[in-house]
Amino acid sequence: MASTQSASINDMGDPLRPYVPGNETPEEKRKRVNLEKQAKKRSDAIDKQLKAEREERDKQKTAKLLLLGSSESGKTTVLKQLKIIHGKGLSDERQRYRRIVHLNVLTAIKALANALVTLGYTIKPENKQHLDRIINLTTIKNTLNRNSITVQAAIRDQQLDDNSQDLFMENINTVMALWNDPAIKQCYNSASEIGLQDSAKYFLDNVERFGKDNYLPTDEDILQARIRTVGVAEHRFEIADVVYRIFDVGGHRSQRHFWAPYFDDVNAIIFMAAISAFDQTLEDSDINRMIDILKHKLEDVKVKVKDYFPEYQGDNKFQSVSKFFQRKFLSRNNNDEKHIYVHFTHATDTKQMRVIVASVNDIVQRMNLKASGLI
Ligand SMILES: Nc1nc2c(ncn2[C@@H]2O[C@H](COP(=O)(O)OP(=O)(O)OP(=O)(O)O)[C@@H](O)[C@H]2O)c(=O)[nH]1
Ligand SMILES: [Mg+2]
Repeated sequence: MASTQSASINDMGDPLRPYVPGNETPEEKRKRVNLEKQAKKRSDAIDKQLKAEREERDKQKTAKLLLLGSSESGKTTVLKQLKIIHGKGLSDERQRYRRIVHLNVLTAIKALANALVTLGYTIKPENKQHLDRIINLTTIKNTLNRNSITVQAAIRDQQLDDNSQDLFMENINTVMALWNDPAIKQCYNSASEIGLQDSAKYFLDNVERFGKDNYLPTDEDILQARIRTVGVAEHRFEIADVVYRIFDVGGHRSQRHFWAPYFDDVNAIIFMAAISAFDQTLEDSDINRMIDILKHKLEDVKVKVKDYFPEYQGDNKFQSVSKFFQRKFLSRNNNDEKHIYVHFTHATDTKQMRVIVASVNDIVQRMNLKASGLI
């Protein structure tokens, strides 16, 4: 009869109901149910333990890393490198970066034109009209301001893309003429004082390519492109079985209040410092902020480190100067439990960054093994 197949309300909690012997006495049933309850309890305890072990393993396999440092120290550049080395690459961003490349070119030439006026250098007569044109690009001042949020918005806003492309194409010949002028090149030697971005030369040297109809930024263009980070962005990468949660923050002063909540349970902080910037001040204050441009400054422009760090007694060579900066960073560590590992690199060089990323991964892996008591 069908009724032998259907379960009464009392049997609902009995998972073995279909296998219950037909001639079971009430006492046998009580014992059986008890045994089943105990088995379920043991099974639940095992599940719980397995879950806890899995969580512990996952925790060991996840590393939270914070990228910190002042504005333009190369945090977002490191993140782009991670995407190239351990992520999906930069293809998704190529289209969006075109406008940033165009705006970076205009920003650079505008900064040089302004500097030329301030420094009082004389431009070739035939370039005077070009100079005036760039100086008068004031109506788009906000778009051209590399510290402006408008530039940040430019990667999202299609209309700005069209504007920046039009604006770039309208001025391409002007930019090329000015960049070839000896007086503008002279201003370039004062790049630090006029706040010119490190990649200005790269952008100005490649203007013709950026003006081609089907221009799409290369990986190198994207690595050189500069856009200020606003807020905090989380990115995930898997490197040698470890899941890295990496937080890229805005380094500008106005952005630093966003940093605080992200310090909780971090495994490591990657602190970026542009050591070429030892002669520059931190944004709008007079606090001194500290990469290949360093060599140029020391050896060609002959900027003296002693003038900025009076306690420095060494020569003005790259080796001694970089050792000095390394010691300065290490001396800030007051906690023996915490380690500072110093690496010198070009954040824009993918080959060099591969080595650094492998080394960071090695350190994190060792920290995890130590935490789990395996070493
Ligand atoms: N020459 C040189 N340029 C670099 C190096 N690292 C980064 N840059 C360039 O310097 C600029 C740094 O920009 P970002 O990586 O956006 O700097 P950031 O630290 O993220 O700055 P914020 O987002 O404002 O905090 C970019 O134009 C890079 O191409 C380097 O090692 N050498
Ligand atoms: Mg950034």
